[in-house]
Amino acid sequence: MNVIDAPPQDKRSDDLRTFWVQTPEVVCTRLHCGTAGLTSDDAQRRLAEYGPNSDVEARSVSPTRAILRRLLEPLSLILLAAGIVSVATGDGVGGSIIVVILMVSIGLDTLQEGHAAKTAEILRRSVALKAEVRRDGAFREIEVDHVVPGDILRVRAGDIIPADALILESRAFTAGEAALTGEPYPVEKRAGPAAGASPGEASNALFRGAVAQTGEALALAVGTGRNTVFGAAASALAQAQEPSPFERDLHQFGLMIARLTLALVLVVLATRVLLGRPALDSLMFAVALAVGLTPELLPMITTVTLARGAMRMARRKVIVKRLASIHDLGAMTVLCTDKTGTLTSAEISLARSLDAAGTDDPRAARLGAVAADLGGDRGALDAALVAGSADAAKGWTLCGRHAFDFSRRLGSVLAIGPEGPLLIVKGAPEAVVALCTAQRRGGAIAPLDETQRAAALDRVHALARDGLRTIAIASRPWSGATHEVEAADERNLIFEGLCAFADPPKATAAAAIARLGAAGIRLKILSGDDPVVVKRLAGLVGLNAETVLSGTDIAALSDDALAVRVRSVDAYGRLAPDQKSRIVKALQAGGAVVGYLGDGINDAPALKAGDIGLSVAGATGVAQAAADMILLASDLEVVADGVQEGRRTFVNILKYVRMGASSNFGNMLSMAVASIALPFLPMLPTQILLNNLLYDLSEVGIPLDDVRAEATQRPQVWDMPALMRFAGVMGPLSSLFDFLTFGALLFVFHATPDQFRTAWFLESMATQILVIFIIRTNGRPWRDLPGPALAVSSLAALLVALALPFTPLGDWFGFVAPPPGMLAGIAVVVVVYLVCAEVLKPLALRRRRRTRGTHRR
Ligand SMILES: Nc1ncnc2c1ncn2[C@@H]1O[C@H](COP(=O)(O)OP(=O)(O)OP(=O)(O)O)[C@@H](O)[C@H]1O
Ligand SMILES: [Mg+2]
Repeated sequence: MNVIDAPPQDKRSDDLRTFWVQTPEVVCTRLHCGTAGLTSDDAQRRLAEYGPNSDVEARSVSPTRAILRRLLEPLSLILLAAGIVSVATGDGVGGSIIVVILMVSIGLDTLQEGHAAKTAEILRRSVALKAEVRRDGAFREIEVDHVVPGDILRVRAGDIIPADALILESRAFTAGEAALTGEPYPVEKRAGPAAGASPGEASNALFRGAVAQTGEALALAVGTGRNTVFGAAASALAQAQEPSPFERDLHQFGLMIARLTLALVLVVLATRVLLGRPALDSLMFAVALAVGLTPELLPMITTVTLARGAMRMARRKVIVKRLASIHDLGAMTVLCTDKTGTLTSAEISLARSLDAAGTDDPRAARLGAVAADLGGDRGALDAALVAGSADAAKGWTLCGRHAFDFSRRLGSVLAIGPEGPLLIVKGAPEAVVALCTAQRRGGAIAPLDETQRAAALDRVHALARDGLRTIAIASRPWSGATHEVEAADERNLIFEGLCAFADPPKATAAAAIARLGAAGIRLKILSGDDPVVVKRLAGLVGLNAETVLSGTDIAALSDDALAVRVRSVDAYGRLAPDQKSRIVKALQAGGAVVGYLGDGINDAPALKAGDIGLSVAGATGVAQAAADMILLASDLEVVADGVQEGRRTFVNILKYVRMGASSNFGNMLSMAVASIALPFLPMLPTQILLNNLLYDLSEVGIPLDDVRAEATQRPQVWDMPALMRFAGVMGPLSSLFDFLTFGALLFVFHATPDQFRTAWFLESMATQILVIFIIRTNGRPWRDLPGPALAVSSLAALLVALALPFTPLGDWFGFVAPPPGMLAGIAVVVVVYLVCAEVLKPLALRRRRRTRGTHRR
């Protein structure tokens, strides 16, 4: 996550800081460029000069830096100091061991995390946003980061504006600058002198991070990266996001352990000093205890596990942009989706062209194709129109237009063609027909009255029931001078007819929806299309199609009423973009974890509102920027696969957290108690550190561990109370067996301090490491065997621990080989402990009835 710590620094001279009051010529001179675009070489040079067009300075975390960061953490510093003090006071071996162990732990951390973070970053970059610039005389797509001042940009509806830029040409271009200037409505942008010097009056300027709402513009990039008027923080390009509940809880969990550690360590230290035990020894012991208690692997394990999850998901065509969203995907209970492209194939084809009387006639489709082609709209319907009547726009020239937008649901072009200047309007049937006063039937023009309007819409619904979605085409011969089209021009139209498109459901959709349903995820369609079309589709793919709510229905409901309705209704039509996000929020209010899958400019608000936003490669820039994950194939199967991976990843993180919260914690607790009760240290500081290191090593296989299918069948919600309950059972259990061991060692075996420490080291290692096989599964350990990586890492660590006291190396740590009887006693304790842990596990896992995170039907 990028932290935007420094305020944006604008290094430009004054006249470029308010570049919109200058003419393009002056700006070009200042930037030493022309309006024809840069050459690749020039762009390369400029990139080096101005730096990348990104929010934060690209700072690659070098290994030395990563190591230094870990070394500078308080615990590491204390340990280091302790090591040095030991050496200075004559304990050379003990001191060196401390330093070596510290180095090994830090090295291990750095290596794993560095590698994982790098892979995740490479994946993220593979779906980085693109910008369209003219280089070497032709337009091409480059990474947004590589845009430089002097570039000629082409921006179209749905793009995020990649840089501050001066408009050279525009067509019906409007930009949404709400996040930057606070202006809630899209503002028109066009070339020519600006109204004033404040950014709000910069009618000829584009600002980095605003959203192109309609039309198209050609502009000269003036400021990039941090050298922009609004800086990065507010823009739609800014990557920084609020931490998800999962991240917050994980952080809380870490904090809680840290506080507990501090309290425990202080108590031990104070008590020992009060009891008159040697101060330095006590301090070292306390520090070692703190190291043992700290879940120092937690951030590393989380990153590594998430990054590994991201890699596995990439193989299943899901690219993760925000790592923590993997968990959110696994927790998702409702998935809302746009219709076209996910439930239906994106290749829409023109099926019929009808005149106003409903007779087949190619004219409507031909005019539609002219409007689509000249208007430069990029929707799937437009593509189908153009493909359906090739060369339709030949002989037509564009004079003006009023771009399509999702609240009017129509758009128009003014073009001169064989019939002279003609205004062509294309859009949703009810929106277009409402503007018509005449109609074309069999080549003749007749008036259009209310009954005939209703009849036209009835025809639309009849087509919809046959699975065809329609748009309406209207026209008006233009008289007088041509100019940019305004809403006021779109009236007194002649209804030309309907274009009907086949948009069949994907063959795989029904199966994928059933699969998601089996995984506890309910699907809802949130479409801008006609409710009749939505209803038919919902029925075909196996959704509850009884009720379809429309945008109008929803507008009439209060938030509370809506929250109730959305629980049972699965299909929605004629939704405006903000209504899509309103439904998402209503679902969230009811406790659902909501995902949203969409690709259009009209989906961006809902993608932001959802707990997890999913978009598709090739979707509009705003949709991709708002999403947490990008699907490489627009398919619900891919989502279902991703959900499996998300849950798997979460289950593995949970294993580590549970281990830390119970077994590890229990052990360190016993250590603290023993250090106060016993006349000698229950374990030497170096032994504790070794214990901790071996334990950490035993767990490095967790991110790779297998997860049984049953564990990923339901949504996985991070549940802090459940975790506490688990720790509350398993922690004391482990301490209980530690005390049994102490008792046996002291009173049965009459162990010497060295024997005591060795024996306890062995018991503690064996119990801590082996219990992972029990904790890692909710089922029976023998039926759910660990993956090879975890088996190897844990058994190897255990082997080293068990062998150490019997080797010369053990001397250095102060170990002695315990007598056979003592060893046998320990073995019995370990076995009984593991059996008890398995027996008590169901109690630790007992579920309370929860309402949060479950979506009730
Ligand atoms: N390019 C276009 N030309 C004319 N009308 C359009 C165009 N795009 C959309 N419309 C009209 O606006 C309506 C809403 O748009 P659209 O269907 O793309 O919304 P959506 O919510 O993305 O729907 P979907 O679920 O089908 O993806 C369409 O049903 C259609 O009537
Ligand atoms: Mg859509």
